[in-house]
Amino acid sequence: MLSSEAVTPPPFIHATTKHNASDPYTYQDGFGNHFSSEALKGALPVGQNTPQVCPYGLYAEQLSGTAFTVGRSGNQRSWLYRIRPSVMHRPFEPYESNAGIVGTFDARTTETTPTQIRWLPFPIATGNDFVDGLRTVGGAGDTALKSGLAVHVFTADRSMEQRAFCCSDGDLLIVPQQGRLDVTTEFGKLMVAPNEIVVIQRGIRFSVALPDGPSRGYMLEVYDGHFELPDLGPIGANGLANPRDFQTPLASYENGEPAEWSIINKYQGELFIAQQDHSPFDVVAWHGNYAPYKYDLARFSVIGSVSFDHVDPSVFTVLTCKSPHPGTAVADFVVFPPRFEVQMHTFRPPYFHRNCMSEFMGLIRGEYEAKKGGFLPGGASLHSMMTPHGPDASTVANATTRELLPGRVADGTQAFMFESMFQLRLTKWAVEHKQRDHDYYKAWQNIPVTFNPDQI
Ligand SMILES: O=C(O)Cc1cc(O)ccc1O
Ligand SMILES: [Fe+2]
Repeated sequence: MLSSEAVTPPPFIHATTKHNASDPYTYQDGFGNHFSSEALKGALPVGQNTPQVCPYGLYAEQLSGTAFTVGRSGNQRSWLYRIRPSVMHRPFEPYESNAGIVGTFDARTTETTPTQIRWLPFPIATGNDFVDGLRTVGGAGDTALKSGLAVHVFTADRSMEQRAFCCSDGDLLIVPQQGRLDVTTEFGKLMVAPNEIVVIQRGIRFSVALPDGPSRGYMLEVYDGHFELPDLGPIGANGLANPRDFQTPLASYENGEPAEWSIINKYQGELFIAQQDHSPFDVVAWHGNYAPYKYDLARFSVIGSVSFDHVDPSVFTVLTCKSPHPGTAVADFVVFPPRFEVQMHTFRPPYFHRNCMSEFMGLIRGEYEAKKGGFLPGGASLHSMMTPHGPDASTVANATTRELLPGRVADGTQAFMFESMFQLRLTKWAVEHKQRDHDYYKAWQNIPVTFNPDQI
C-alpha cells in the first residue's frame, strides 16, 4: 500500500492565467488559435485586413509563417497593425560581435563522433546579452534548403538594450534553465521562468531582458515546419500538454518616439545587423495564428505504465516538429517530469538503448533519473544515432536490487531531450569546450556482469 507519508505533493503549477489587460504579462490561452488582440480599443480593423487607412493611422503588415497556398489546416499567418512598417530600417551589415553562431554543418566548420558526449554546466560568461551569449552546440542540414536543425545554448548577464533579435532561419524553442527571461516581442510581452518554455517563430522580432540577473538556457531551432502538439492516439482527447495551457501575449506596444534600435537578424546561419530610428515593438494590434507562446512544464499531464515495463519516452513529448516521414520527427521536445512509478517486476530506469534518432539532453533542475552525478543542471549530453547509452552503473545497481514499492520518481527535477531524425555535427566550440567531460564513458564501465548460465 502506498502510505500517505510516502507521497510527495504534486508539482506546483506556478503560472496562472491572468485576464488583466493593464498587466503587460497577460496571455490568451490556447494552442494554434486564431487570436485577436488590440492594445488600443478599435485598433483592429473590422471585417477586413487592409483598409485604405487603418484605425489610429496604423500600417497593416502581414507576417507569413507558411507559404500563401498551404492548406487551411496548416496555414499560419498574422496581421500586424503598427506605427511604422518594419521595412523602415537601414541596410543590413554583417554582425561581427558573435562568431559562436553556426549555420552550416559541414566537415570544414564542424566535427563529428559517435562517442557519447557530456558537458558539465556551461559557465555564464560576463558582458553578454542573449544575442552575444548564444553559442551553437551542433546541428544538421542547411538553412537555405530548409532542412535540418540546430541546437544552441545561451548564457547572458546583460539585458538586450535597444536591440532586437530575429531568426529568419527557423522557429526557436527556448528553454531557460537559470533566471527568468523577460521577452518583449512584436506580439506582446512574455515572462518565461525556468521550467517554462517559449516558442518564437521564424521572423518574429524579440528582445530579452534579465530580471533575475545572469541567465542560462538551451535553444532548439528547426529549419522547416512548426511545432505542433503530438497526436494522442489511444490516450484519447486529453493529456500530455493540453492546448489550453499554452499562452500567447496580448498586444502591447512601445510608443513611436525616435530612438536608435538595432535589429540583429540570423539569416542563412550568419548574423546581420541593421539600424533603425524607432522601436520594432510598435505593434498596437494584431490578429492571426502565427504568434509566440509559452508553456509551463509543470502543466504536463504525464502518462506512464501502471503495470510493468518502462514505456518509451515518446509519451513525454510536449511538442513535435514533424517531418514528411510519418511518426518521425525533425525534432521532438520531450520532458522527463516528476511522476509516480509503480511498475512491478520491472527494471524501472530508462532502459539501455541504441536509437535511430539523435538524443540531445539538458537538465533544468535536480538530478536525472538515469544519471546519479555528472549530468548537472545547465550541462548537456548527446547520444548520437545508434550510439549505445542508458543508465549509469550506480543506477543499474540500485534498479536491480531495490524493492519495487510504488514511489515517486524525479521529484524536483526536470530533464528534457531534443530528439531528432537528423545526425548532428558538433561545432568546434562544443567539441573543445573546457566543460566537456572526457570521463563520461566511465559512467558505464562498472556495470557488473551478472550472467549465470546455471541459474535456471
Ligand atoms: O536517458 C536517455 O538517454 C533518454 C531515454 C529515456 C527513456 O525513458 C528511455 C530511453 C532513453 O534513451
Ligand atoms: Fe535513448
